[in-house]
Amino acid sequence: MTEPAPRPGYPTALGASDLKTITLLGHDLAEDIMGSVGFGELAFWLATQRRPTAGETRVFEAVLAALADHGFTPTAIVTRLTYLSAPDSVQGALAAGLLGGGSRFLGVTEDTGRFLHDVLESLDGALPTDEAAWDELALRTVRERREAGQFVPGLGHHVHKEGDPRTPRLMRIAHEEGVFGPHLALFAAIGRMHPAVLRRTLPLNGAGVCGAALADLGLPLPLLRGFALLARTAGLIGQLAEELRHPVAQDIFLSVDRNNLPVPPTPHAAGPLEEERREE
Ligand SMILES: CC(C)(COP(=O)(O)OP(=O)(O)OC[C@H]1O[C@@H](n2cnc3c(N)ncnc32)[C@H](O)[C@@H]1OP(=O)(O)O)[C@@H](O)C(=O)NCCC(=O)NCCSC(=O)C[C@@](O)(CC(=O)O)C(=O)O
Repeated sequence: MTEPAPRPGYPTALGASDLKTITLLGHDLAEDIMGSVGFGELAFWLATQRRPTAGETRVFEAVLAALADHGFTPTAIVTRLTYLSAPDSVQGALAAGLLGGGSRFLGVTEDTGRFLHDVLESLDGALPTDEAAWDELALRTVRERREAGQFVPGLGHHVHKEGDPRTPRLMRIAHEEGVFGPHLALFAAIGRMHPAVLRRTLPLNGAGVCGAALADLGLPLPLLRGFALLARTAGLIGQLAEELRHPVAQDIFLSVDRNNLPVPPTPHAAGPLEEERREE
């Protein structure tokens, strides 16, 4: 007689349900979590499978607030335009906006967290212990980045040329909650030292400081973009809610369409710009 095949097992500590109950992270969802645990706290808990402290929750939720919306950014414009074209697909409009979270805007949250983490990981000895040592490390880091012909993630902003208000505020909150760690320390030092290398003063931007703070909170680096997208999803829902009440997408569309400037075709030839783009 043949043995019955072993029953497959798919381990999960997340949601599970039977006829009458739903458990999440080992707790009764309806009784222990709904009405007791805030959404930000739950998002942290789901990603780490440990309940955050009140201080960690405050920093995490400050990050979500910082990244929720920044006006007519590419993500917001794309969401509104996609909704104009496909009002039957809210999910399509949200997804279209979220797809724009990349290395120039929004996705920089993860790029910065990973970048800072890689620098810290590459250190032979212990972490710097005073500001002068952090500054020395930052100087070296920016110099290497420049020599490699790469931008420093988290540096620069299309609007906040004189400083992004989110950056000092998040650093202050992290200090207050005792979670200002090495990623934020290195990021702050880059803010102090980059002018000596780049010969210009650029702001430490909101997306970057959020990445540094999330890395200091110990959240998984490969998921940092996910938290930026979680925050932006709320913002994009706000953009769509406003679009329903005070539409602008049609004007954006017509403004571009009515102002198109016909020019003669330019035959394609691979040039330095194209090479540069390939490298990005
Ligand atoms: C952000 C921006 C595209 C700005 O461009 P801009 O062209 O306006 O920069 P400019 O000030 O004109 O640059 C002056 C000179 O500095 C040089 N330069 C600039 N940045 C430099 C740098 N990092 N390393 C070395 N050099 C640099 C540049 O090459 C130029 O050199 P040169 O040509 O010789 O004069 C640019 O910085 C950049 O790519 N940064 C790195 C990626 C980054 O951190 N992105 C996050 C942006 S925030 C965000 O994502 C949140 C969000 O925005 C998103 C949303 O909602 O979607 C929101 O707020 O929520």
